[in-house]
Amino acid sequence: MRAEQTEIATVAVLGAGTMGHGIAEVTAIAGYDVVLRDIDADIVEDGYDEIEWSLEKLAEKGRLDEDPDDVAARVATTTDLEAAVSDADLVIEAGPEQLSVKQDIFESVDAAAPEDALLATNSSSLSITKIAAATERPESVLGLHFFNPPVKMDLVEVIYGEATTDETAEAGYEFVESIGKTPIYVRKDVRGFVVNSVLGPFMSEPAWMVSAGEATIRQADAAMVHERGYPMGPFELGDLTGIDIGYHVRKEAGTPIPPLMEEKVENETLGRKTGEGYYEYDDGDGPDYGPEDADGFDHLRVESVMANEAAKLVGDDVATPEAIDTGMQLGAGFPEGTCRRADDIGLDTVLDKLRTLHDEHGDDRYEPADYLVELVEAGHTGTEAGRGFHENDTGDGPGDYHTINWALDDNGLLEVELDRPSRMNAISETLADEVVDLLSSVDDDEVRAVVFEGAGDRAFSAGADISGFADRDPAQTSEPTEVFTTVAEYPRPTLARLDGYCLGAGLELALACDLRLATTDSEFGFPEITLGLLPGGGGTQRAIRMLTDARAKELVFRGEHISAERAADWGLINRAVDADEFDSVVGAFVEDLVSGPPIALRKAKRVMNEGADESLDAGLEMESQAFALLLTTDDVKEGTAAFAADREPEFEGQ
Ligand SMILES: C/C=C/C(=O)SCCNC(=O)CCNC(=O)[C@H](O)C(C)(C)COP(=O)(O)OP(=O)(O)OC[C@H]1O[C@@H](n2cnc3c(N)ncnc32)[C@H](O)[C@@H]1OP(=O)(O)O
Repeated sequence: MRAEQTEIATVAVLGAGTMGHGIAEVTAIAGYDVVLRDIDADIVEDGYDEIEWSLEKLAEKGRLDEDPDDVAARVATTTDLEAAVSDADLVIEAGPEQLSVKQDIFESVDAAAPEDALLATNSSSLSITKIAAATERPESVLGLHFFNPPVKMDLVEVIYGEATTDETAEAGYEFVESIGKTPIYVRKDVRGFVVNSVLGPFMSEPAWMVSAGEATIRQADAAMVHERGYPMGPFELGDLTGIDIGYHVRKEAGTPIPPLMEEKVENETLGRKTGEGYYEYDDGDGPDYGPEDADGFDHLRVESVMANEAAKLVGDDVATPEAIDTGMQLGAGFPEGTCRRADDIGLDTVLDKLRTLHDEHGDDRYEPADYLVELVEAGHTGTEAGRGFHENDTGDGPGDYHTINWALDDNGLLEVELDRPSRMNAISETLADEVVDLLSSVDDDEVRAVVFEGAGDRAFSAGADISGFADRDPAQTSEPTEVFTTVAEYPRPTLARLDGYCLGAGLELALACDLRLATTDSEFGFPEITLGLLPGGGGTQRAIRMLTDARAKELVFRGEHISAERAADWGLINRAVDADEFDSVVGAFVEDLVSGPPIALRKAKRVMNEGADESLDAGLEMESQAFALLLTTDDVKEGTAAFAADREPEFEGQ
């Protein structure tokens, strides 16, 4: 057992290369004192210069709360390993990816670091257990696998070696949270940990298919990007990371290597770095596939092998489906987690596919994981069945959603948070469906007002999820999508709390709300035109009714962003408020909405929305009918009695 962990105050980062200086930077930003060490003074200084440059960039973009010099001042540099770690509460090793080098470093760290220090390696592929074996305290050693570049990438895998105690792993996990990153537990020291294990088949299965003449490189990349929404095609990704890297990882693991990959390594055409790989860079345009190349690619085959890999990880207690999905979204930029996608495809379909492939090819990688078979045999076949890797909402009422968070408090305030911060809260079909499901199934009688907001500090929402646009069925998109109508017609007042980017479909969602409040550094716009589209969620119509003709058309035709102040000036939002006053202004609005008379608010919303599209006479008629009806309510009696008694009314909605 590790001795009781003292609070982490000082962190030593060993290695000042890309990963080392990035880890040092994010750690210093979070307020820790950092010692950055490398073997050579020039390397350390270069690393420090990179930190200073990057901090300046973050400050320019308004993404640093402190003066960059103050943050940089928390980073000390040295070439002396003993001096670097002697006061450290946490050591993070980010040296070369060679076992013997790492073992030497850990042996020296073990001798010099305080007894209760946590010792972490940032290795992306080596065994934590073998690295820990170089120390006398393997129970205090863990993996903290940051992704490249650490400043941008939110994910950190927290990996157990065989001897790592829960206490050590939990302390590592808490540290990762304290620097504003998202940790996931990898509970066993498996090769590739979580993200690279699932990413393996994403890259190798298409390579097997191309090797066998069953697909082309462009076809595979086009299908995975334009039809399945992945941020990059498997071959494009291989060229970026270096074909030899994936080759050596497979060789080391004793995994069969697709002939196409072998051939590229033999010819030393290794990707971008050699000017040629799967695509030509020096003598060509690089990845030059388009949506038209995608036709006929068997993406179910690739996604089934990935899902099988995920099932092995869950079945072997390496990671939970939630951890895998978080890992794939944040670590690999996948549009949704591999387990969630498999649930949506149907685990029975995945299993059938694997069995067919196994019969046809006989290869081990198609052998279905025991856990996958168990799920299917138990009837847990995915989203439609209500349970697969994940338990899904059964449709009997508001559920536990995965792209939105919601809470309904005792005052009747329903708060809805769009929760895809790594994608700027882009509105995917799932997210839209979840908002609709929530608003349709929550008990309206319990709700007095709704507030929408975005998770994270960058965006309310940067629009519809662009990934996978090319695979959309136009028949399904020809009507304004249901989510905007559902929000606009929700029979309670709705307010959009806007902090950061509010673009495209994100702006349309905000416009579907009754009220909009924004921080002054928010930005608004309809960039659809730059994509060859127009706002398709009611944006053109709501904007033209809300703004002058010229302003609405400026927004839609130019696709430019406008500031919150201009948006307020134009009447697109109610107020632009300084960040430090934002909570109190939103609070005051919300207080009025939840304590106001529910029936009168509902009627007012309805006659204003519906009357706006009618003649003045018809609108006035609707208004007077609503007025007459309200006169019969208890709320009016309460309102007038409270006025006479000079007290606050308590409306019951009767
Ligand atoms: C009917 C309705 C149609 C529509 O709504 S069409 C969509 C309209 N919206 C847009 O065109 C906006 C697209 N996004 C942007 O222009 C930029 O983003 C921002 C200006 C909002 C921010 O730029 P920066 O600060 O440089 O961040 P970043 O690296 O571009 O974004 C961070 C991650 O968020 C993903 N992301 C951003 N917007 C979307 C989106 N709309 N759909 C899907 N993903 C999105 C990115 O790809 C990236 O991800 P990674 O870190 O994996 O590279």
